[in-house]
Amino acid sequence: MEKTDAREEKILVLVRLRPPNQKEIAANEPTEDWECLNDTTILYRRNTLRQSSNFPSAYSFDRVYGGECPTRHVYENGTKDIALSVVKGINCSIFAYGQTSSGKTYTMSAITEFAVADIFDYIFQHEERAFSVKFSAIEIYNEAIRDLLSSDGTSLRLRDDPEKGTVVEKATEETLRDWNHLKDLLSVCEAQRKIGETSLNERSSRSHQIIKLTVESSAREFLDKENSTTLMASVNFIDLAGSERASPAMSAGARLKEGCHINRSLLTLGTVIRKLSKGRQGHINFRDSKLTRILQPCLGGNSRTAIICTLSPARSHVELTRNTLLFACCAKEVTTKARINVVMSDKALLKQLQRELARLETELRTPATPASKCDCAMTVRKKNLHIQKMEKEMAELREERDLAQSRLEDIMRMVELDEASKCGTPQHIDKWEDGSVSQTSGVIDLERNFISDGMSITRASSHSEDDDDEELPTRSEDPSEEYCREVQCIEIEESATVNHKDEKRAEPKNILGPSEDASVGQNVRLRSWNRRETAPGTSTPPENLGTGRPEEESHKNKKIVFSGLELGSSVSRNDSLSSCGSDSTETQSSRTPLGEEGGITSIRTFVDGLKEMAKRQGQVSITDDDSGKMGRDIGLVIMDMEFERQRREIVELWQTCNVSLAHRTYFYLLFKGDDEADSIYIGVELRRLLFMKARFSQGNQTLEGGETLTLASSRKALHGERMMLSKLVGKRFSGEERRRIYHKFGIAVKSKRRRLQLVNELWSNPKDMSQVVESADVVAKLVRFAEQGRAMKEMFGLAFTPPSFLTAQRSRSWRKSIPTLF
Ligand SMILES: Nc1ncnc2c1ncn2[C@@H]1O[C@H](COP(=O)(O)OP(=O)(O)OP(=O)(O)O)[C@@H](O)[C@H]1O
Repeated sequence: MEKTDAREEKILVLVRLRPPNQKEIAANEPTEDWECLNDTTILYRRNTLRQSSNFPSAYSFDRVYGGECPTRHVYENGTKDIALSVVKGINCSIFAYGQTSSGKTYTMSAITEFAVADIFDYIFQHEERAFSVKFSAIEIYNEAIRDLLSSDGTSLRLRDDPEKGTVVEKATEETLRDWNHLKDLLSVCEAQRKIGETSLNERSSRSHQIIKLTVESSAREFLDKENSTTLMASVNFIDLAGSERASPAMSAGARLKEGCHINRSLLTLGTVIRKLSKGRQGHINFRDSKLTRILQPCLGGNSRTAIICTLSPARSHVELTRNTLLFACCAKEVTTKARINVVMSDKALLKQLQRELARLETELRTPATPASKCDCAMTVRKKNLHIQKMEKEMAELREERDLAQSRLEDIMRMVELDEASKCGTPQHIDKWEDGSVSQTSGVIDLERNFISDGMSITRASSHSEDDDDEELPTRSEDPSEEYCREVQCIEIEESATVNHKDEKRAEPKNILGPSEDASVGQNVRLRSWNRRETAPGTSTPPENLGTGRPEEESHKNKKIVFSGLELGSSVSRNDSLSSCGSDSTETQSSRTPLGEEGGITSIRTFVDGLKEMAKRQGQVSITDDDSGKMGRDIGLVIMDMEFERQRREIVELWQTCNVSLAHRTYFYLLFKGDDEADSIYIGVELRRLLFMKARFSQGNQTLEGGETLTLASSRKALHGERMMLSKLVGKRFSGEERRRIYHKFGIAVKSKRRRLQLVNELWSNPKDMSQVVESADVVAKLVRFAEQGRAMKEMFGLAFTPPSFLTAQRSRSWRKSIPTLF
């Protein structure tokens, strides 16, 4: 992709106040507190003198639209210019942000259609260029990415691409044919998108939706010519899910979990925007949620961006409306740097590189005259540095030129083969398919697809899957993704074992260098990705782990790192995993099965060991169906084991830190690992507890949910909570149930103060998992988990800290927040 000059501009922020809805009118809800003073200012009319010191009365933005303003006007007057940038090769994004029921979907669905209609108009009016428009759509639901054009429901993964940034892998892309095709695709998305009824919106979007149009165009007169270039850009239409409060909008179960995820990702978005608005100093936590990872370019990168902040006029929503305006105020300070994205054909690129090389060579050969004698030494030093720099640049350019040259040759060969195959000489194609030239087959396939799409061959198209995967070693912050990658390591090892006899067919390729430990894990991963990407039927010969020469075997032992679970294992040339010694940070439960001398002697032994361990832990059974399935099963076992290990560690830390029993119960029952995102919550809780434990052990206090805690005060609070729970035992359980529970906890039914004995037993033995499960069950009934759970999850989702009432401290907020809890 050729880099053109970037244009810096602020995000365009539009505010749209919706008219009162039927419900609000029927309930006589006051809806006139907000007034659009003019095109750019919105006023809150009820600010008292005291409030105005905290909240402004008037807010100004690029544009402000009142309740009567039609969406067509919002589009024409606000977002059209940005949306149409895409046809000129400039990325752009338009998104709607606001509380639930404020009109995001209402606004975005119309704006998407208006914009695509204008894009089509532009295309029809510019016949001198050949256009292609591709459509894709995804949603982020409960922190998992789903393809809205596919009904299989599998969650898609994110990948870091050096050129394109974060990319959603394998999202379906449809080439748009006409307007009807667009309407069909939009209705597929609408049908697939997660919608649910909440008390504020009958059709509330429970996910963030991103519709993406990628527009490519080339001048027809240069098509297939040497100097052809392509403009390529995307426009994103983003309809975010709405922020919501726990009480009015959520109901129990799925709605609750969704609300928690929605709030959490919006919270990350808000934090990112706030930090960006203050300039780019320090770390910006784009990677804290999938939403911000995907939106990263729109929030400060190569994109023109407009944000439409939608507001509800209802008085009861004033707090969320103010939050939205606060978000909008920060957003208008954020700048992006959009540029025209020009993709050059390989031929054009080659020419440009050759020109550059010639220029540098001439510069090197031409001696420069020093200005004066005294400047001489200085000039020579400078010149030497300059020469060194130029030589380096030349070497790089030569490399690029050679690469481009070889790609060109590949393409030429491919075209020849293609033509030969059309003329009935299939043996050439067979030659490709039997893997004899497998090293370049990935590139060729890509190129061929591109040609057959009727497009010119671009630099981007020649960027092979292998190139993309070079970036993979960048460690993702999403643990589940890491696991998936690592599981593929095992899969490839296994296939290497299975296909060992095939090695003779291809020249062995030394992938593992002799000493770079770190890079080996990357190479192994890289190969596993390559393998996964191989199209069915194109039997790529297995790549070898080393040169194949026995004397080099000892150098080939390399360590593979499993995220959060360093196996201390190594890959050896003879397709086996052998131990390098276990990692010191490993806990008992995460330790991998070792061979006789503490080493994993082969993949088979390793697998057997894992099976054994999984059986012992009674978790997942591994079948011997086939090697691919086994790899995946191992992955599941490892993920489950790691999740379970962290959960156990948390249970122990709860006990050490005297964490409230209600908190333990809610957390334990809400985050069971049945949701991909649970591992994130578990990770955060673990870090919080480790921090708390460290503070306590140093005799320090810590701040939890606004309360200052020490070890002594947490012990006292826990004691108070137990006393309270003991009073509920009689209320919540029948006599028969009580007897059964006493029996389970080994308390004599007739003993004195047996209720107190019972609550003292609850959650008292973190090592006994059956006691943990029983305790969670009893406390859940005591605190009416089923009815109150939704409020808790929201709290966990937003802050990861227990609300103050869960710490059982008799603060005012405790009494006020949840009077019916006990
Ligand atoms: N500007 C408007 N004019 C008329 N009706 C509107 C307007 N904005 C929203 N509405 C109506 O309000 C209701 C809620 O709107 P919408 O579903 O777009 O909200 P939302 O912000 O997307 O909510 P959620 O976040 O829950 O998905 C819908 O019935 C919609 O038709």
